[in-house]
Amino acid sequence: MDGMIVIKCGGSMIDTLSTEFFDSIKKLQSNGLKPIIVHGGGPAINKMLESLQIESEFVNGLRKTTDEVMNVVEMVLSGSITNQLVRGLQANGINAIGITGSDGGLLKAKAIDKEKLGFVGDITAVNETILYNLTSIGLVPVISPIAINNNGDELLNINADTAAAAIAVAVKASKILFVTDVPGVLKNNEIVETATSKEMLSLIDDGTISGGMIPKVKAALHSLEGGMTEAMIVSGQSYLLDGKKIVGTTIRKELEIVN
Ligand SMILES: Nc1ncnc2c1ncn2[C@@H]1O[C@H](COP(=O)(O)OP(=O)(O)O)[C@@H](O)[C@H]1O
Ligand SMILES: CC(=O)N[C@@H](CCC(=O)OP(=O)(O)O)C(=O)O
Repeated sequence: MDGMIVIKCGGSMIDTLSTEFFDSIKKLQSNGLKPIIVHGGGPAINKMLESLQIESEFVNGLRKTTDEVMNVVEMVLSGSITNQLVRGLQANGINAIGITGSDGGLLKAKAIDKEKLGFVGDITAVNETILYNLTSIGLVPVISPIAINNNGDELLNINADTAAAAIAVAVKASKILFVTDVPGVLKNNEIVETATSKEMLSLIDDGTISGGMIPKVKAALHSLEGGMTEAMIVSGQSYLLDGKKIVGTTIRKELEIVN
């Protein structure tokens, strides 16, 4: 839908959201745009698992999610972080509403590989009507990346970058921004300001992009394959608006050459 902007807030920067961040959301709204926030929370989940002495491991960048781990993921993401973000937005004069991906069947998913990853899912459907309705009455949805299976009886843990990309494609957002703790994709300590999908894949291949940046860039590429024209990776300390210079990495699809 026209004017939707999906903003993914990484767990790495949720505790340090800047005045610039909140100002940007306010200005986006006053410019008639409709922000939708999807949040992560990897570091907070790690901390809670550690304090409960529950072991967990990552397989290809995804948290292997047992029953026990899923309870903690839900408690931290939907119980704590969604509400922390909503409160921050409200305190800055932005009317926001927290919603878990399993509420109202917002995010449907199926398990990727139960043996290898436990309750980790891939999104199969997004109920975008909920998001159209919430944003049409001026609310900023704040989404926790937990989905429900088709039968409605099993929760699935979704990587937050992946969830944000699926939501952006489903609502036909005009833009997706991945807000994180670095000012963009870095190469030799400098920001890669613009790149095509192909260039990004080669930075993954040569090891320039590693760790948590891999699922983020892959989600950005997925959103471009899904029809979006550009995806940005920016810092939580930056303005998110055009007009003011946005510091970050913009990824665009390769231009098709028409003879
Ligand atoms: N080429 C790169 N440029 C920038 N960051 C990178 C790069 N390669 C790996 N990273 C790492 O990716 C991290 C961001 O991913 P992650 O920690 O998962 O963030 P978030 O919680 O915001 O999703 C950075 O803090 C950095 O350590
Ligand atoms: C399946 C999977 O790995 N889910 C993630 C969900 C949170 C997330 O993605 O948080 P960040 O954006 O901070 O990384 C997890 O359990 O950590």
